[in-house]
Amino acid sequence: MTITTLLNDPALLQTRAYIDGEWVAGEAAANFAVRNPASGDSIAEVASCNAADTRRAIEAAEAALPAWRALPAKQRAQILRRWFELLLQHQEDLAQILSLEQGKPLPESRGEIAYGASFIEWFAEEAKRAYGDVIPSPFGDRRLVTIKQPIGVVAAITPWNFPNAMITRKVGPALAAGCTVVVKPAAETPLSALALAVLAERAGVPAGVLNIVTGERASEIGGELTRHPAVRKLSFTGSTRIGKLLMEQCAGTVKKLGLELGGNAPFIVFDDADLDAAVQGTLASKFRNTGQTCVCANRLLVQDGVYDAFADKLAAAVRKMQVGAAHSGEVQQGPLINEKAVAKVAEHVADAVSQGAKVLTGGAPHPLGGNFYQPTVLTEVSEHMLVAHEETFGPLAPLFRFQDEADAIRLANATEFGLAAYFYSRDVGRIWRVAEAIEAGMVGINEGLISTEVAPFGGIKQSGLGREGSRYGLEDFMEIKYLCFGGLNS
Ligand SMILES: NC(=O)C1=CN([C@@H]2O[C@H](COP(=O)(O)OP(=O)(O)OC[C@H]3O[C@@H](n4cnc5c(N)ncnc54)[C@H](OP(=O)(O)O)[C@@H]3O)[C@@H](O)[C@H]2O)C=CC1
Ligand SMILES: O=C(O)CCCC(=O)O
Repeated sequence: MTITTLLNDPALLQTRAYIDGEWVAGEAAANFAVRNPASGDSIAEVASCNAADTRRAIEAAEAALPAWRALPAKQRAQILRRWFELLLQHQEDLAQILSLEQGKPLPESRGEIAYGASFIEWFAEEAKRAYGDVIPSPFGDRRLVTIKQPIGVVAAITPWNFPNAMITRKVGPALAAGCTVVVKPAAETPLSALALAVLAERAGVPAGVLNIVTGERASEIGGELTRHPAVRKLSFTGSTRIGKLLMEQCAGTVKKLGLELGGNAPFIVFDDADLDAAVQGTLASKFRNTGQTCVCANRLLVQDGVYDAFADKLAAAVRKMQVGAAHSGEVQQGPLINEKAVAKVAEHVADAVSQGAKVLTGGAPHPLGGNFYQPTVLTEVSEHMLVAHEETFGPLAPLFRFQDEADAIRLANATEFGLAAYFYSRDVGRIWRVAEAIEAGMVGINEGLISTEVAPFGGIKQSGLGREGSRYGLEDFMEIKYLCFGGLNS
């Protein structure tokens, strides 16, 4: 099966970078292989860009900025709306490309395409609502007003786990605000980014407004994006380690930063929870994208009174999950992205077991081999184990035991991360207390799936800076300018 035979519109498969409205091979004319994580087979050879290509993309974005920024917001919104419609028209093809290069099951890929498109629709609407303020003046002879203006050229560096939606969540608000963008997609998943650009071009996004710099020389491309003075904002989703590095690199030119970094989400099940609902919430939160999301439950904290019952119910549900390649039929769990990801899950399991954790189900590589790992539930997990402190980013549900509410909050907050948290309870007083006490940017209460384009996505502590999606997501790509009108009495 070749990728083009899977597609109704084979033109969506692009392998060259997209700079200034042209599909280009890159200065060095070098390529890198994109592999199917389920089989290791090469799917396509994609242009490997260098610093000079990145500079050209930034200069194209800089040149395109004045005209794009000057368009009335309504006109930008019309172009974005066309892009949104094209994304949905090509949902199946985009999902096929996504599953092949990223590995997630096809229903999840279709869901990601719809989710990704929702950011374009949402920000097409929000573009028209970037209101300023009139500030009641304390001076009789002056009037004080604020206006919002696009920040300028934006660099977006995106991860492989959501190769479509993490781009649209950044590019949607940036273009809506009047910014132009250079995207560097993850080396594992450039094809989804390029397919997005094909449809942006068809929707009428002008040359230079959206540029895609593909490549495996991340530090070289990232070095140029963070050094170049024309880039006024860097929006990054990925690991905390690289986020910190990029933050340092941006200091030299004082760029605005949007950072969506790692998480270590607690998922708390109190004695008074609806256990069946909590199991369903765990499946949704922990095992979405085979455990590879930054908002995945990383630590399941379960109260002593329901610990054994919850563990049994969860293990029974996890045993039923089908594992396999996206194109091999009805599967709920795909491969992990690469060998390194498999090794990390195996390391967390081995460390926990060596310190007394018990394997309730899974606990080993999957018989399919390669990048497949069995969905796993561990019990008797404790605070000293690796999994308590590091993001596993894989299909491992470790169950910690706690005694009371104070204990649960202490454990939940015992991490330098603060992205998502979840808890299940039916006591309304407890719900408010815990929601307020928990240190996270997003909290799911009796709900395991919290992401939507209309709500602010982002973290506190070392999970990042800024918010994406929602009305706040547009503000992150705009500057507030204060205008003081004097001389009213002359
Ligand atoms: N918050 C989230 O959603 C994500 C979190 N993670 C976490 O990070 C761990 C490691 O995943 P990994 O893919 O290595 O994450 P990275 O942070 O390395 O990758 C994310 C993006 O940053 C790019 N990048 C890497 N190094 C640099 C650099 N020096 N300068 C500029 N850009 C750079 C990558 O490019 P390239 O692909 O070319 O290396 C990719 O586009 C995961 O196990 C998980 O814990 C990972 C992905 C997403
Ligand atoms: O892992 C991420 O960074 C993206 C999470 C996907 C989402 O829920 O929006």
